[in-house]
Amino acid sequence: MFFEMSNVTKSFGGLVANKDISVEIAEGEIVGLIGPNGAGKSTMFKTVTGFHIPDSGSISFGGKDITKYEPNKICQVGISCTFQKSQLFSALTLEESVLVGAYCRHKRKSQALPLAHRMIEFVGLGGKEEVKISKLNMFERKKAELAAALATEPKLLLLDELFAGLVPTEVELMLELVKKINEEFGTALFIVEHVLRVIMGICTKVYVLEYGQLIAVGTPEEVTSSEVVIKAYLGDDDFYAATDIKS
Ligand SMILES: Nc1ncnc2c1ncn2[C@@H]1O[C@H](COP(=O)(O)OP(=O)(O)OP(=O)(O)O)[C@@H](O)[C@H]1O
Repeated sequence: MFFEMSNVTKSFGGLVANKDISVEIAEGEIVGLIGPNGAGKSTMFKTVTGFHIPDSGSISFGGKDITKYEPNKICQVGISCTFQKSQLFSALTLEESVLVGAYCRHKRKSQALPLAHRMIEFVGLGGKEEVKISKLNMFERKKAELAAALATEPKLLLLDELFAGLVPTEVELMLELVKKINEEFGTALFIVEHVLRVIMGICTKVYVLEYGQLIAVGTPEEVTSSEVVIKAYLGDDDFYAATDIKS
């Protein structure tokens, strides 16, 4: 399997944030991860990207055991992530920020810079290279995050609530951009999202997490019609709005 988490558990003191998690992602696949607040979604992403070491279980990518890899090594093997809280430094320019990603692939600026420029163009921010991150609006900042992650040339890209805080027209534009990443670069995507319209629109498989445990996996239609999932989302208006289920 291209990417595989096998029976991964991660605790913080007495709190088991991820319990016995197993996930499979095929090359080029778009997979979603949903679950109520505090279910353990970001913990899973931080474990995959090397910011947490699991208590038990294993993670493999392209046939390699990457369970204990540190974040920079995870990036080098081809896994990148955009985080819920922006990781970009406000004092840097857009070009400098994306260059940080490109340096993961190329040591020389002469090679890293064209890659950074390509990704800035790709996300539609061409012309803003010299603008400071602090001067970008929220939508531009999210695209800048994406460009920096893409500049590491990932084979698997994790998106943690990339769509949060965007207005509906921006959600549609971002959705097109995310689809384009998958189509043009063949990048597999693992998407954590509360905006279920996104999950329903592009994922072929969705995992559902509740209280640290996976409670369902299937197509978007299968999981959103599953009794256990409906129960987990009871009272969540976004869930009802994105499905045929009546509140
Ligand atoms: N570094 C940490 N130290 C202690 N507890 C943590 C840490 N990170 C996460 N937790 C706890 O683990 C649980 C899962 O948190 P996590 O952020 O993974 O959930 P989530 O599903 O991403 O939530 P949300 O949808 O609100 O972002 C929560 O109870 C949280 O308080």
